[in-house]
Amino acid sequence: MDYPGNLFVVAAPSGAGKSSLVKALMELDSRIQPAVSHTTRPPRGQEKHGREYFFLSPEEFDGMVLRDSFLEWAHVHGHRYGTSRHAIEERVAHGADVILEIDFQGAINVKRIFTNAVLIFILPPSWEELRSRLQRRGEDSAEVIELRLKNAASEMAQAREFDFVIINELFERAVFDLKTIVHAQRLKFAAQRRARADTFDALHIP
Ligand SMILES: Nc1nc2c(ncn2[C@@H]2O[C@H](COP(=O)(O)OP(=O)(O)O)[C@@H](O)[C@H]2O)c(=O)[nH]1
Ligand SMILES: Nc1ncnc2c1ncn2[C@@H]1O[C@H](COP(=O)(O)OP(=O)(O)O)[C@@H](O)[C@H]1O
Repeated sequence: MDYPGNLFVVAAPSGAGKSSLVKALMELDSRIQPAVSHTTRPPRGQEKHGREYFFLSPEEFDGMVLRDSFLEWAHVHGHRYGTSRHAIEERVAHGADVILEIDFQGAINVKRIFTNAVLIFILPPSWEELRSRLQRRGEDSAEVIELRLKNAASEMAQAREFDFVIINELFERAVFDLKTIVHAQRLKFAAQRRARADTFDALHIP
């Protein structure tokens, strides 16, 4: 699918720091718009409906699946998560730069549809640090943390399918890397559009 906006997709094992990095990027770059996903997971402490996620009952989620409202959806850590078509299609068609925070299955599915999407995988510096970030965040029970750590190994094996991998050790360094990727993509995209326009001019196509 060809579209005038850029689509960035960030995936990571739980606790690697993707929400913090995406939030920091958006504070530095007002052109980036988040896409709010839908989930059947219950909200954590400070999370608000419509801000971090649209929190749905399983029946409401089923309804959206039946109406074909999702661009992609997946089972992750025992819950369902989905990106609505509405959250992306219209916005990138109007030239917005949209960022998605979704799991690797969703990222790969999005790339099949939006072939120019830029896939970025965030890795923690070590297993110990991943565990301690999940514990320090203090939002999940010990059982939920164990499930997320168990799933992290297979998630990390998918990093090679992504366009870029960022190791989130020093936070400021990782934000800089993310910003650089976004900037490079915009330059590449602008150059491609210019090259296309030149071809049209050379062929005298209006
Ligand atoms: N496929 C897919 N995955 C999603 C979506 N929204 C969130 N996720 C992923 O679901 C996983 C769990 O998210 P969450 O419960 O917020 O925990 P977190 O990983 O600790 O931030 C993460 O890998 C998210 O990136 C979505 O719309 N589609
Ligand atoms: N580079 C970093 N160094 C230390 N702690 C970090 C770093 N990046 C994120 N964190 C912390 O780790 C925890 C998990 O980060 P979060 O953004 O919620 O991860 P994710 O969205 O990938 O699950 C949070 O408490 C966050 O403040």
